[in-house]
Amino acid sequence: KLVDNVADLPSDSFDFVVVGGGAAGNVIANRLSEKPRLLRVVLEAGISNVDVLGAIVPFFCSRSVPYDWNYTTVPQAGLNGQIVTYPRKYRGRILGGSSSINCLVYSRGSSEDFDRWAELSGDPGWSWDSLQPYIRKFDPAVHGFNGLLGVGLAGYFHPFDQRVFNAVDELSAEFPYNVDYNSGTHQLGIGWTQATIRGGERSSSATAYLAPHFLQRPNLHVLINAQVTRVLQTESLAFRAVEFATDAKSPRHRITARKEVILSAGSVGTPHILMHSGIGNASALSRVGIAPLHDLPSVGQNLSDHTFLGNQWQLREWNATRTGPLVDTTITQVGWLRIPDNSSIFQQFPDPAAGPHTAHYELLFTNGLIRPPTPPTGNFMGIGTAVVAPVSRGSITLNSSDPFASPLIDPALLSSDFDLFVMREAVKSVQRFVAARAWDGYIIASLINGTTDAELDAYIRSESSSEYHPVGTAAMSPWGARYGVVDPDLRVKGLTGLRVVDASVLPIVPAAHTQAAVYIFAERAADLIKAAWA
Ligand SMILES: Cc1cc2nc3c(=O)[nH]c(=O)nc-3n(C[C@H](O)[C@H](O)[C@H](O)COP(=O)(O)OP(=O)(O)OC[C@H]3O[C@@H](n4cnc5c(N)ncnc54)[C@H](O)[C@@H]3O)c2cc1C
Repeated sequence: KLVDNVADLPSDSFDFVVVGGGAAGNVIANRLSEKPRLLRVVLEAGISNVDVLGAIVPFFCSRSVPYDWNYTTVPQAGLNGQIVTYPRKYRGRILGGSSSINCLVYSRGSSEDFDRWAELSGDPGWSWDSLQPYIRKFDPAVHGFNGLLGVGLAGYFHPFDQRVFNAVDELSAEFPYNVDYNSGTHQLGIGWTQATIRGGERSSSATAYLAPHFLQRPNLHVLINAQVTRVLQTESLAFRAVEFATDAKSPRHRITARKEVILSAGSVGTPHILMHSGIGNASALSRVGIAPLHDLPSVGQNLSDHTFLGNQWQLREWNATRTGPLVDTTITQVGWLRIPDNSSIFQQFPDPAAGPHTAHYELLFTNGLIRPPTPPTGNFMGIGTAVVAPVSRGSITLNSSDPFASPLIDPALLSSDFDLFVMREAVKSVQRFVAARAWDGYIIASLINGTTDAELDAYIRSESSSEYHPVGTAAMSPWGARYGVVDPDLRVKGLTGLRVVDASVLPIVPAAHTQAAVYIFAERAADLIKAAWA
């Protein structure tokens, strides 16, 4: 049952309490409620997704939305000190979380990304091969048909698409066609976007995992407009209670979990809650007036994100036949590419990609403007470039003991010379792509400002932002490791009753948009939790 008033909950004690109804949280809620005896509640700070047009029509992902967390980053040195629009519509404050507002691109990354996570956590259960039962829940060779989440291909054909593939045909040595970049073993090349869309509508964790028939389960309760401020210590090393409120001025409520609290508040929300609960770097917490209860210095550190740059071109004509395009996301094709193995940058840096078959950068093709400001007239196309094997690492920290104050978000975009090098190479590669004959008579002017490396670097630093793919702020590490936040079973290190299941546990961002990995991790995590309480 979905309720927005705490008085409508049947109890203040549940078997499981899930914090955050986003991509991961709703998978956990759905899968755990398959066991009728166990009572669970999801506490979600945001609103319901039902009848919210912006969260239904795929194309509207290009709009900024009023139901966001309204966060801003700290000034980014790598972006000329700018405070980028990292969170303009970042972290959906709505049921489904970011899966209700994201750009719907469904990309798993390469098998090497998953195998690296298995190695970093010391648990082979997180490898590509071991996760196949969960991966194929979505998609029979590499895709299944019985998953709850809808994943499909474009439902509307733009003439623009034909030009992209004509250019791919023409320049296939550098930009090969890839029929399915989600196969795991063959990520590289350009192909049709696979997107979380079913029947022309967005498929999110809310529409898929909290569909009305699931919400009718008597043991599943979802409370919206409930922002969790802290998890509370219930015994010496156990955290099995949560405190929450509608907003800063409302009374705080408390709910306890007989078995576990599962934090699924995302890469910003989860470390934010942990630190306000006294779980984090003890001296940093003391400095802002929070009593440290469990010293875990890695909380909020190791933020790994993709830098994004919207490259644009002005076009000669506008396509008059554009009925039906709202059924697609704004990104019609994506490409996954590597810089050459003999690039000079490898004299300074070891290759940060998960392996030799994993991309360094991504291309995102858009039939229209990618970023503001919108010029008064003219027709445009864009090819976004993103650094998807970044070296830069940032953090989430606090400068206030008020849980309703925003945390300090520092994705440290382009703080590594490797990332700048890759972005520059990516921009040069899209310039070669649009030089194909396929674009003759179509493009009037490039809006990329610069030709020399120094000019391109200035353009990159002034125009880049985040691709909104932060991970790693509550990263998993091997059992017994003195770093990391959660063990490979995703329980918070050194504590009982508290687990994290969301993007924050991924130790390194995959060379992919992050929702697929989050859904896959959440599916396995649900089985780990069920097994622990069988
Ligand atoms: C604008 C944007 C575009 C994106 N585009 C894509 C894309 O095209 N493809 C892709 O694969 N990925 C994309 N992503 C990333 C992807 O959506 C996320 O990686 C994924 O949703 C993360 O899942 P999560 O469960 O960790 O967090 P989320 O899905 O963000 O869920 C966290 C939930 O917790 C809630 N919450 C947070 N704090 C609290 C609290 N204190 N109390 C209660 N509830 C709380 C939030 O409201 C939210 O509902 C995009 C993200 C954004 C923001």
